[in-house]
Amino acid sequence: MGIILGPNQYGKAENRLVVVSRDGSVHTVKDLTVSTSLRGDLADTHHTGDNSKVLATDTQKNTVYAFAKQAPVGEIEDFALRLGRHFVSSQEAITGARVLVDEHGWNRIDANDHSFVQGGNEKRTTAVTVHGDDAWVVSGVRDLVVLKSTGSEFHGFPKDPYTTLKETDDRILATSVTARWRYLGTDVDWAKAYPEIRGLLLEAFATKHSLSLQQTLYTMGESVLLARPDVAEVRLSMPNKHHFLVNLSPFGLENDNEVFYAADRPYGLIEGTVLRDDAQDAGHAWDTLPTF
Ligand SMILES: O=c1[nH]c(=O)c2[nH]c(=O)[nH]c2[nH]1
Repeated sequence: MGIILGPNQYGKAENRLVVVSRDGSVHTVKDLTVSTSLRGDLADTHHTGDNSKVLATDTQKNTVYAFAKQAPVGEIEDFALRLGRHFVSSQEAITGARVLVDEHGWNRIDANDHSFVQGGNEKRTTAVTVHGDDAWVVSGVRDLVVLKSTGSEFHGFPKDPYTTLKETDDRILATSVTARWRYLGTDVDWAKAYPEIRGLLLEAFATKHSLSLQQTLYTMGESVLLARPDVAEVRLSMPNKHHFLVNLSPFGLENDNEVFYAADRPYGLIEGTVLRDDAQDAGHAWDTLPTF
């Protein structure tokens, strides 16, 4: 009885690619998760560790990012076909390629041409506390994912021996907003309040020229309090969903703020409360809720 190598494939899974294209001030965002797998004459590496036919998964990843720059990504089917055909035609040992692409949809925020809200996953929330004759309502939104492709800077931070972050005057700002707001009473048109407050949060995110996510957070809370006298306090938790510029110079390509690696973790976590200075007694409103 012998032992043989059965079907096998290898590649780089879940490359997080974000491409910003610009038509004047109108930005378009393509947000993709791309996985590549190659098949072919790959017995040697499995049996002896001879890698002469193994196009490195790191190279496959680089190809995804370089291809995103070299021609418009277009439809994901076209992009996947371009990649798959490239691997098969350029590597003699590679006879097959499988390319999986998920596209994450973004809808425009009406306020401008470069701010977007992700479709799909957000949740409206509420937490009601009744204590004797008193009642408190804390409502909110969770997983409201937003991105702006310009209008965000970050600089002027301290440089200590461990600082490597570069200053930037134009970056992608993206976050998944968890917001909770405490109402002063219970005589509220709940059906109208939610879309209005959600809209205020989105508009503030889109229109505030951001010098830090902290500043954006404060402005978002403030805009709710300015427009809604029945809200006493807004608590926000906003992960900074970092988008790093991909270095395309090894491939002779310039990255003009177009091709980004959307990192998953770690992420900055920016949290804060914005409240009326005369409304600090929240009773039992926040009992059992997280601080932010
Ligand atoms: O908006 C930001 N706030 C920070 O505190 C921070 N820290 C960091 O590395 N990047 C950013 N961005």
